Amino acid sequence: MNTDVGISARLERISTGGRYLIVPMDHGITLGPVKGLVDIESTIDSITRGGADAVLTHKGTAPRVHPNKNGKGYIVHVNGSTVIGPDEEDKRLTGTVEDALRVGADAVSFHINVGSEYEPDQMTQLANLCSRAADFGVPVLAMAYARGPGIDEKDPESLAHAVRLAEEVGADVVKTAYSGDAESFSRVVEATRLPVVIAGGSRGTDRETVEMVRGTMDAGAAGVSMGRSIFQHDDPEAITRAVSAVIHDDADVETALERAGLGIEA
Ligand SMILES: CC(=O)[C@@H](O)[C@H](O)C[C@H](N)C(=O)O
Ligand SMILES: O=CC(=O)COP(=O)(O)O
Repeated sequence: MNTDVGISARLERISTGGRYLIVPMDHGITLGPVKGLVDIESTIDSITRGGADAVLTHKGTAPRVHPNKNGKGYIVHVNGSTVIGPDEEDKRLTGTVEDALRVGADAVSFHINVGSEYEPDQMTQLANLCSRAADFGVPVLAMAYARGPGIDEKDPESLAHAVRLAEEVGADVVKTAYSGDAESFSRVVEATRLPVVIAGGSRGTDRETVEMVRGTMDAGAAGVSMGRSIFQHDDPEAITRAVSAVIHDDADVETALERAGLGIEA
């Protein structure tokens, strides 16, 4: 049976017209119960009202996600590590495709640190996950970071290598770090035929966040998988609205900030 129809149907549940505004909240394993994740119910309600296409968590949080996601998409992340453990780059499996389906996911997600000593194992696990997910018609979001000894995490050539690896092993969407400007990031986007989305990193000002999203879209990317810049905001609905204006309505930075009521920053 051709499972492509399942993959495309589910991709439509986590995007709008091929554009992606995903808000990952898997950081509860990585960082712990940080701001925005303690009352995750209210954060999810706010960001999905603000225009997020999908939210992403680990499987255990699913009961807190579904009643609050306002009909938007849901992605389950299946590996993790902590900042207080022996090595944050050593992400270990936390779930399977079957687990994700059991808790009502539309897609699965997996983090690989390309360039780290764990890359070989993580690459095999990602390739196996892609095969298993294809059996069920479930899309895979690969979080492909360039991370490891001596690696510049924003180097466009390393990022291009990471996103290409994700395509080669069978992922459907790839997330990576932003290289810092639209011109260099366009080389990352060109490295793969997959839709490319960016991580936000630690939170900056509203203008910095929206400028980064504008640069990403100008580079030809498909959107964002932006966590802390959104869920740690004092008004997660407003910042989601601003990011959505750029991704879904192609707004410029000023228009996006004004439309979200974030024109004047405190
Ligand atoms: C906390 C971070 O540095 C993030 O960039 C993570 O590496 C990304 C991932 N979502 C995670 O929490 O592991
Ligand atoms: O899962 C994590 C991400 O996709 C990115 O999170 P960030 O907080 O925007 O770096």
